[in-house]
Amino acid sequence: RRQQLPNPPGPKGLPLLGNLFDFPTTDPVSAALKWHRQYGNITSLHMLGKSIVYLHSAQTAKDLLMKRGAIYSDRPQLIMATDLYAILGPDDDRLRKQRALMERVIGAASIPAHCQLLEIETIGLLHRLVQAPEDYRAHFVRYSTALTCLVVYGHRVTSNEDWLVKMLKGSLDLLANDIIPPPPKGIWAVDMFPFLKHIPAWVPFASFKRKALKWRAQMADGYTRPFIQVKKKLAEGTAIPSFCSILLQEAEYMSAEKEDNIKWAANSIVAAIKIGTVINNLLLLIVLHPAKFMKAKAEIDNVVKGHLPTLADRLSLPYTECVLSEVLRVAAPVPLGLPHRLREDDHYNGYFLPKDSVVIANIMAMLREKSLYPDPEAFLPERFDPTMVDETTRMTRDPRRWIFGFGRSRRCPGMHLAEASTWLAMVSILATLDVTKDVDVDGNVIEPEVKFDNLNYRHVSGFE
Ligand code: HEM
Repeated sequence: RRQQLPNPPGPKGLPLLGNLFDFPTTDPVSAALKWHRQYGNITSLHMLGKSIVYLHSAQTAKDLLMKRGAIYSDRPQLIMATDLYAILGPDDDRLRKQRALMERVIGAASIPAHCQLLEIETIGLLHRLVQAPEDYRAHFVRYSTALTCLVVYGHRVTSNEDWLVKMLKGSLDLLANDIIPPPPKGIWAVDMFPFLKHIPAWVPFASFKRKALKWRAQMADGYTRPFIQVKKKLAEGTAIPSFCSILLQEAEYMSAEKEDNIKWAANSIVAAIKIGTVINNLLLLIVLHPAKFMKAKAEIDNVVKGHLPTLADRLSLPYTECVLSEVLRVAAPVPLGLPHRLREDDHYNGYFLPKDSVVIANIMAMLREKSLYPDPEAFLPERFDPTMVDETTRMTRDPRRWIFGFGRSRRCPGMHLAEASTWLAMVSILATLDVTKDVDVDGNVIEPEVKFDNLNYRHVSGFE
């Protein structure tokens, strides 16, 4: 009976190829928003026999990705990325163990232990912004990477030439540009026809296999070398507390399996960190909406006197808190989340959803839902202000409910660290720097052009 139900509506595709050519290479977010307008809260497309389902409303995401999380929490089986690299694994026992390790060291309860590291890196960021403001994009990348290296491996980055920074950048570029670039470029024949993975590398058309072997060696270097360094420092007694050192020291008897889980969990954190993206977008918002940020700055100046802001000041800055919520809503750092995979056939609201569907949460659309956020395109921190909005509305509007993804076993494990570091960077920038639009040689204000150069992680392009 289920299979007699129709698939959710969506653009009509070509025979066999399906909607292959409907997937935009340049702007996947605008395409998803357009399908939402055209087809309602759930859309399905097909590509080479695979079903791809978009959930455009908070309610559909809650009903499926959260309430039915048991069958919606796998990642799509990307053999090029998973089997050959084991980066984006399924929802299995190994993943659960790695997530438990993350919860112990970067979960909500552990954030106070990282405050000092966050504050050290934030001061470095402010110094560099003062010395060379025009290089702000590079400074944000450095801040995000340095923070990750410090929290995950206890590695202090002291220059842009740092070996770990270069190696991590190499692995992340490889992952984003070569292994899983946005579709259709990132479609590997072996993902469509898994039996191809058994073909030997010397077979002439198996270039994917030769590439995989080369990339695998490069990726392995990226997660093994920093881990070995932590172990060496622990043996010498020079390791500073970090994700790896805390967990390695914790167990009296360290099994090979546990050590492997620590190494992989560390690697997932490094691969997933997006703090630089949020701060980059924050700077654009400060320039575009100066009045709201000046109001927050006045609050900060009033509370933080004679010292740099620290996370201990957070509770005393209620309006600034509303500004952060609005920044997270408008910036939508991961607008289409990370794809999930449906483990078995399902049906919802009269539609049939086949097993193995790739399920995408249109977080951007949820953050623009008019019923939740009146005048959604406007930058209005007041929509979260406890003196203007009741508690229930504020809770329902909180963008943190959507921006970090869905389902207990998939929701972003770095959310508390991301939140705390974004707050600290924003408050420190507002407290110490003037951020304004640039002027040309004739003194005319240059209006920033709002463009994004990475749409999976909505990373704003450079502006003046
Ligand atoms: C504001 C910044 C961030 C945003 C908006 C964000 C958002 C997300 C989203 C939407 C997902 C996918 C969840 C899903 O599948 O439904 C995710 C996964 C993940 N995030 Fe974040 N994230 C941020 C920062 C971080 C940071 C700082 C870390 C690490 C410290 C981190 C670690 C991870 C990891 C490891 C995953 C994969 C989880 C899994 O597949 O089990 N993220 N994040």
